[in-house]
Amino acid sequence: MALDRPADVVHVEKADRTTIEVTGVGRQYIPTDPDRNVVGAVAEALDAPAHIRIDKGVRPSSGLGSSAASSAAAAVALNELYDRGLSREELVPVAAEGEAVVSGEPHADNVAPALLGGFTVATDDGVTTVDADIPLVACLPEIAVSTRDARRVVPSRASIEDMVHTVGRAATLAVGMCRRDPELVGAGMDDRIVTPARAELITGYHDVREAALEAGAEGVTVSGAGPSVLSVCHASDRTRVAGAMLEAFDETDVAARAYKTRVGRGAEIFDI
Ligand SMILES: Nc1ncnc2c1ncn2[C@@H]1O[C@H](COP(=O)(O)OP(=O)(O)OP(=O)(O)O)[C@@H](O)[C@H]1O
Ligand SMILES: N[C@@H](CCO)C(=O)O
Repeated sequence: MALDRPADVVHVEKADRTTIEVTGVGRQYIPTDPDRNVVGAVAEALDAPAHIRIDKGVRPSSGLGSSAASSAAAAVALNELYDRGLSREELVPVAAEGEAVVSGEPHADNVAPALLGGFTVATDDGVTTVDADIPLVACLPEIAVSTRDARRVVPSRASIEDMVHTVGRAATLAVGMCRRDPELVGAGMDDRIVTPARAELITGYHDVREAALEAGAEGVTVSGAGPSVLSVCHASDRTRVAGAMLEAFDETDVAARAYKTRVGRGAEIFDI
C-alpha cells in the first residue's frame, strides 16, 4: 500500500544527458551514477534525459519502499516533463525498471501503490487497486536489514496448516482494505510463514509489537522486508501507539523514528 508519509521529492529539468543529485535521509548510501540509481533506469526507459534532484524522505533499506518512492516519482515527473502521455497504469512497468537496478529483476510490489495510491495487489497478471483509507504508524529503527538477507531467511516450505491460516488472513486483510476497517486489516496481518522468520532480524520486534497492541493497535507486522514495523490502528489511538513503539525500541537500546501516517494517494505533481 501507499503511505501518505514519509515521501521523496524529485525535481526534474530537461538536459542532454541524465545527471543525479541526492539530498535528504540516507543520501550517503545512494549512488548518483545514473547506471546505479533507480531514477537513471526510469529516465532511460522513458527516453527522457534530465537533471534529476532527489530529496529523500524515505530512508534506503527501510522496508518502506525507498527505491520505489524515487522510481515512481521520477516516472510521473519525466512523463509530464516530456509529454509522454502514459497513464499511471502504463507507468508501472517503467518504474519497475528502476527496481531492477537494485533487486536484479523488475517488480511492481512497491512501485504500483506509489504510482496508483491506495492498497494494491501486484501479481504476474497485473495490478488490482483498492481505494483504501486506514490509519497507520510506521516505526523505523536505526537498524540495517538488507532486502537480500530478509529474503534469504524466508522458508522455502510451509505446512498446509500455516498456509491455510496465512491465506485466510490475507483474504481478511483484502476485505478489510475494501471496507476501510482497521480491525479486519489488523487481523489480516497475522502471517505465520514470512513474518516470524523476518522478525528475528529486527532487534526488539516482539516487545515493540506487544507494546503497540497494548496501546490499541489492531495489528502489527514487519513492513516489506523490514526493519520498519507497521501498526494499523484507529486514528484516535495513533499517537499512543507511536509513543509505545518508540519507547519499546528505546528500552532495547535501539534508536527509532515513528511516522504517524495513513494509506496515501500515491505520487503527486507539484509545479515549481
Ligand atoms: N533513488 C534511490 N533511492 C533509494 N535507494 C536507491 C536509489 N537508487 C538506488 N538505490 C539503492 O537501493 C537500495 C535500497 O533499496 P532496498 O530495496 O534495499 O530498500 P527499500 O527501497 O527501503 O525497500 P524495501 O521496502 O524493498 O525493503 C540501496 O542499496 C540504495 O543505494
Ligand atoms: N515485498 C518484498 C520487498 C519489496 O522490495 C519482500 O518482502 O521481499
